[in-house]
Amino acid sequence: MARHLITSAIPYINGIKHLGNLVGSQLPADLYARYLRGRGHEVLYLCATDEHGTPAELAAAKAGKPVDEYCAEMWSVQKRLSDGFRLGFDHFGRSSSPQNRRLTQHLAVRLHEAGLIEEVREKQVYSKADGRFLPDRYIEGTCPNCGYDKARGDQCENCTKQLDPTDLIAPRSAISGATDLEVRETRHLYLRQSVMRRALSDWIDTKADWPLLTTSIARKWLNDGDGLQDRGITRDLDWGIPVQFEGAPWQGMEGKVFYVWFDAPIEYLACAAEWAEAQGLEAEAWERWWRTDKGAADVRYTQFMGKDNVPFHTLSFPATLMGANHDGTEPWKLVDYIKSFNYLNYDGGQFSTSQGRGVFMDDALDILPADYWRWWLLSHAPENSDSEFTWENFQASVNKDLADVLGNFVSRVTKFCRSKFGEAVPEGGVYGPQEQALTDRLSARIGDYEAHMEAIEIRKAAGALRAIWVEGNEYLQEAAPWATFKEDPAQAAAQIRLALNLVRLYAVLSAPFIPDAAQAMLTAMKTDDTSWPDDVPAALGHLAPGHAFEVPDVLFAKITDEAREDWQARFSGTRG
Ligand SMILES: Nc1ncnc2c1ncn2[C@@H]1O[C@H](COP(=O)(O)OP(=O)(O)OP(=O)(O)O)[C@@H](O)[C@H]1O
Ligand SMILES: [Zn+2]
Repeated sequence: MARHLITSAIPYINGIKHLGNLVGSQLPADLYARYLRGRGHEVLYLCATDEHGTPAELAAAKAGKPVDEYCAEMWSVQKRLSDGFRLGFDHFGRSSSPQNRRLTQHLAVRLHEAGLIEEVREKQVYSKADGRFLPDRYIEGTCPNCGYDKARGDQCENCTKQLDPTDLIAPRSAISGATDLEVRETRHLYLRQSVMRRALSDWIDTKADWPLLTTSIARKWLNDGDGLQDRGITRDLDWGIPVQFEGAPWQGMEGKVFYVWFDAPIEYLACAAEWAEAQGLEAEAWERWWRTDKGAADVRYTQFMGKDNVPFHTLSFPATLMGANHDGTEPWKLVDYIKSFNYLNYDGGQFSTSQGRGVFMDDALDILPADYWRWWLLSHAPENSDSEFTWENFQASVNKDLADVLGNFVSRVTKFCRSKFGEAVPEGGVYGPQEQALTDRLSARIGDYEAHMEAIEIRKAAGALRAIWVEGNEYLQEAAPWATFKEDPAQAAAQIRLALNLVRLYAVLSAPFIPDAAQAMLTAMKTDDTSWPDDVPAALGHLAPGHAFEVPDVLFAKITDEAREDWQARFSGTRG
């Protein structure tokens, strides 16, 4: 048994997440966590909402609510939707937690002691019309790199380049649209990432097994232009973690808060602390996941995220943790593997939260159960390139893989048994060469499935699982128990006994992808034994003759053309 810490990029608080967000972070992390738990490992899977920063302030203002109230409400909404998608976090925390405040302030002090924080006088855009500085997303304009006209003050969404507000061409206030902006001087803390460049580069060089997408983005940032740049970690805002020095004011930083990108990844640590507190455990309980001197040396830590989050996770956050251990007294656990994703696009364009384009988690659950979405999203995960959601493709995959292959198998086997032998596993007959050949093929395919899951090759794992389902249908076709029954009922009983055992086996193997259907299969088989089929022949004899079962309701209904057209029309525009 190994110990696995898993985190997914923490979803931003300012709205309901779309299917792109889901498949780019939380859903694959959940798949992996479920798989590892299924194999008997100790897993801590953490996620939280990312609550600080300008977009939260803007969204709260738009909703006419105080920002803390707005965040608390949106946390509940996101929690309910992640439960709806069966995301099995051990804890769903909040980056505005007291734990994160304490850890963020603490790590900043450690970085300061290490000489890795510098105070910089800088020019910031001030809006007289709004009576405030306009950091990050409070300001919009044209990207100097690619010419995109809706680039934000912190990053261009189009080309992913990180920006400073003063880089923008033709800037305007995102609050009022005002263009009478002026540049004023203010002071901010900078994380001296440039000093850490060598250490980070050496560390990335040890990660030969990481996805190319992850390391190529990291290397680009390390080496492009003048190399890795220092990064401002404070902002002139009200909403955020106050910049303080061991509880006392940080001289010159009064009234400032940490930049959201500094405190958000620290929430991964804080979330473990929140989890321990919620469980009524001592501090050691979370430190044994995060401090290599306190029990975390044997932890394997895997992070999941979309490509735009990679620079922060490969460089800024490791720089924070490495820097905080400058004297060797705070050895924080560094990530072992970063699984990153390209983008999922929507029907010929991009998903967009700000424009309300695409399918969002609440709408998705209104129209179909979670498993339908989970299966499609995971089996089409944007791993090696961007991928696209189309309603035709969604309909085709659901109908073929889930309804025709898996659902149909379960239905045929259970109904046939009920009509010929009754609702219990039939006795008689023995497994012969056909069953032996099937067992051998399944053993090989399960081996493939495990290998892909362990490598977090999600599309390949989905393909291997589908192939395992197909084996069942092909076996039924070949063995034809309905024909066998006429000549040799005992042999037909053996065939059906094997097929009923396959239903339990499928439930166990499929649970990481489609947990509700897996549970329905187990319930139908009247078993709660979810032991992994390490020994396939034994697993196929698991349900003994006489073991009662029941015919389940339809596991997956097909999507009709009318329904597809209806949804296609309903989700073609933008939502208000
Ligand atoms: N279309 C997409 N496909 C895959 N992953 C995505 C997509 N859009 C965002 N992500 C990822 O989703 C995760 C959560 O994102 P977050 O809540 O911060 O929203 P975001 O990146 O601001 O997206 P948006 O701008 O669409 O709201 C991040 O890891 C991000 O990289
Ligand atoms: Zn750009």
